[in-house]
Amino acid sequence: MNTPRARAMLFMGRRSHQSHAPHKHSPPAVANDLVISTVDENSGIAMLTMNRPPANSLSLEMNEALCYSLKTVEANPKIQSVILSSTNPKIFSAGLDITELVAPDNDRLPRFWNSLQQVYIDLYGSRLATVAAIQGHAPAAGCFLAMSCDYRVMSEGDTNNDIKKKHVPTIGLNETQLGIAAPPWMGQLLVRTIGFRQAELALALGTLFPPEQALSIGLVDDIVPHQQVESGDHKLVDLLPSQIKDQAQNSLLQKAYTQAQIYAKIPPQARVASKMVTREEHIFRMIAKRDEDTQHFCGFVTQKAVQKNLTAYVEALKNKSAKK
Ligand SMILES: CCCCCC/C=C\CC(=O)SCCNC(=O)CCNC(=O)[C@H](O)C(C)(C)COP(=O)(O)OP(=O)(O)OC[C@H]1O[C@@H](n2cnc3c(N)ncnc32)[C@H](O)[C@@H]1OP(=O)(O)O
Repeated sequence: MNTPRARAMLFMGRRSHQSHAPHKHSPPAVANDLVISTVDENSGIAMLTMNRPPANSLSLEMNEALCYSLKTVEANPKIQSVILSSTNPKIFSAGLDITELVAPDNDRLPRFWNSLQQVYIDLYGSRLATVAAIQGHAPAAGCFLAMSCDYRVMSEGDTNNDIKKKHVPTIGLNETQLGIAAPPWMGQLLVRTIGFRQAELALALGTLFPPEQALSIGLVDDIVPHQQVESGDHKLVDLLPSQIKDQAQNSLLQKAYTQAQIYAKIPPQARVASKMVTREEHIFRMIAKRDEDTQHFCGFVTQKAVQKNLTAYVEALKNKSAKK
């Protein structure tokens, strides 16, 4: 498996390890509009916009839709960069759909986990330059999605003095706050992104970082004020799905687009080869332990104590939402 050819195939967007891939490049059962895919062949840039209300949480179907959309865009040789964004102005992704974890179905649970593993393999190992436009919260697996990209731009949020309008997004792996732990490959992504000591602290405490702090520790690469820009890149309009067409002047999307353009100008073979240098070992280590990882996940999640914590967490979320 870990031969030079297998490695090259992984990063060129071709699977040499199809056994777990649920989608196998055919439309997932419920692709629908869970992820809206738009492409602009002239600029070489595509956009994948997550669209699973209310919170873009990652269900089995959402994971499959992400992989399918990414693979479809990757298959277009004219595309070099992709922006990952959200139709929800306040939430990038709320992480795993917690309802997948509570009182889970024995058959669905391992399939669900496999689909998340596949998102990691496909996104972290994509031949495309990937830019995350994080305009809202990105906890847990939402943070994982962002970390799997090549570049992260985050909105500072709406720091309006009016408390009712104030909205400061946060990002981080907060799993321990839910009584669970990020799997090794996800935790290691944090180590690779922000360094050992910061990650050790953040993982143990389940820290969610506001934008400025996220920037200072390197969890995101850039932050932009929540505002409209006067003269943005007009070509961005062509790329936006109808659901967020009105955000063409959004400073976050403009910044993500500029970064995607920068990547698209780098000779792709050189860009892909450099990505392999930093990522292939991590991906192959995960693939080698994939079944073990799935067994561990299913065993852990179905423990009584873990179920109790998760049930309470879901209840608290629902109560909070109901009080609004
Ligand atoms: C070996 C074990 C390995 C374990 C695997 C570890 C890997 C990853 C773990 C995870 O990703 S677990 C998920 C972690 N996510 C969170 O803790 C975030 C929870 N959500 C929130 O904190 C907030 O919703 C928010 C994202 C900050 C947004 O807040 P806001 O006030 O804007 O919205 P809410 O009113 O809270 O929520 C709206 C709506 O969405 C539902 N919802 C939110 N998050 C989730 C979720 N993760 N899964 C499912 N549903 C979610 C929430 O219940 C509300 O729904 P309604 O009640 O309105 O129907």
